[in-house]
Amino acid sequence: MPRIAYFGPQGTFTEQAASAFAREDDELVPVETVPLAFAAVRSGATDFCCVPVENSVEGAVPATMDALVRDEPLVAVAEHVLPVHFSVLVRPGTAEIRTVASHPHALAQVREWLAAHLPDATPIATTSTAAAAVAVLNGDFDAAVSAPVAVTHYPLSEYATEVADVRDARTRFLLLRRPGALPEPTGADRTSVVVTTPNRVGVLAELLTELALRGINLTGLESRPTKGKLGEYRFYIDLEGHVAEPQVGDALAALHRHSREIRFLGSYPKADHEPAPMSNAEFTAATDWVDGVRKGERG
Ligand SMILES: O=C(O)C(=O)C[C@]1(C(=O)O)C=C[C@@H](O)C=C1
Repeated sequence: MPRIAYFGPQGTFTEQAASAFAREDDELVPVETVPLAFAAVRSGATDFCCVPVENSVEGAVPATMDALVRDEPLVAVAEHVLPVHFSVLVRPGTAEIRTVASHPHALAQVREWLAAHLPDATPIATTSTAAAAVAVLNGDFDAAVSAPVAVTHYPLSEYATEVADVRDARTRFLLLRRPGALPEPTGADRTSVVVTTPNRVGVLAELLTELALRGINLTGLESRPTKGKLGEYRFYIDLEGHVAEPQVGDALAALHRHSREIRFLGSYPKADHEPAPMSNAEFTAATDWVDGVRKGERG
């Protein structure tokens, strides 16, 4: 029975994403933090982990970015995108709200709402939106900014619902496991890699040119410090296509040539299922022609 560790506890957005990934017999295992979700897979305690990776309002989730490059590699095999708006939960009968707790990514997405509706409440960071709900239940804080589903797990009341500074906000989640057979290409895939480049003029432009030359669409570019020297960065690159496709494989080989370090983070079907705008046919015809020339079969 496959086990999926997810960034919990029960009632997080990540639990909803994990349920969307899960098949009938899969067991969902809540853990307290993103690094613990990765550790569960690396230790063999679970087969997969489900973590948030990026939000359309607040951007990349730093804990996930860091866990992706640390220790033994894990690769993404699927992604899921959820609409994100929040419920503000309180203990039944709460008269005054002086503290409001949540995950920092969630607090950042309701900053304006809090300023307008709870200007005197102090925002407090918790490990997750559901951990905030648990803390409110325990009497530690007055209100939690939580996933709407949290109210089905914890006996709290809804002080407000549909809370969000930006309508139609979305968060993307990944399902990761230890490297193994890759998901089959579907024609609508995403490939993720992280590269560390030598510190020289134009190196990032060279990386991006390798993609552009092959007609590969970039869907994400994020930089994070290497945590070594000041000014040294890693680049997280998301692109459309699957490593099994000739031009994507060729582009990754080119990125490898330009990089000091490169880590493959997976090729997996895109949640929107929109076909990647590139032509494998032209690329395959070109490599076939070179093969023919090498074999002395073509002029
Ligand atoms: O705490 C949760 O409920 C999460 O799943 C984490 C998380 C995040 O890290 O971005 C997920 C989606 C929302 O954007 C807010 C918080």
